[in-house]
Amino acid sequence: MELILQIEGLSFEYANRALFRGFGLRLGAGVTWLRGENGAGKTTLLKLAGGALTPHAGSIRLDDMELQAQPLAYRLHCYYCGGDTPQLPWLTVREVLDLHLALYPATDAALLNAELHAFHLMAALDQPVTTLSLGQHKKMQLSLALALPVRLLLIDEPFNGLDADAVDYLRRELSSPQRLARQCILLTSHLDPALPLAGTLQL
Ligand SMILES: Nc1ncnc2c1ncn2[C@@H]1O[C@H](COP(=O)(O)OP(=O)(O)OP(=O)(O)O)[C@@H](O)[C@H]1O
Repeated sequence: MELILQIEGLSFEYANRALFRGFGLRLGAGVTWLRGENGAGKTTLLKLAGGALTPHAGSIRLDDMELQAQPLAYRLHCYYCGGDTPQLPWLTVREVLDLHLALYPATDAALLNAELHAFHLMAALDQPVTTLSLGQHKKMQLSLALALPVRLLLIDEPFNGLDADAVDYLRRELSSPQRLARQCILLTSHLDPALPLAGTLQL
């Protein structure tokens, strides 16, 4: 297996609740389904792997980049797609997308447009991002997830809140052999994601 993501000796706790002690994982390309009961630490693990939280001990490597040593290079090659509400609520949808295009300069803007089109978001581009419905907000984040040229995709509950057409579309995209050959995709889901899986990880 060609390694993409390697975590070793990871420790992390919130206040006094230890979630990870000496945790490790090794993932190659394809989809890994991250499972665990509510509160097991799935979202926390995605955030740690995405560089959104800092571990108390251990190392996290993406290809040949170590997160602590090269945080900016590392983050350029991964995208965390969480369900968080907009961080910059005064921006329009288009401005949020443009910010990401600036953060990930190798992005193919035509590809992003194709994803926005597939998710029926083109008409919403000039709306304030706060006026999107929950499902539309998810679709905006998923459009980025599918279009950004990253090695590692971290997606929290990809299917939650999506209409049936969007679920079908996302399932096709996350099953594409070309994508699965080049990307490491770690996703959480309480229901069987019904995708071709490289593996399952139980917390
Ligand atoms: N910012 C925080 N401060 C303190 N505790 C937190 C914080 N975020 C999460 N926790 C706690 O850490 C634990 C793991 O949370 P996390 O969101 O990673 O779980 P999860 O497996 O994703 O759960 P779910 O399936 O409900 O989404 C929970 O007990 C949660 O209450």
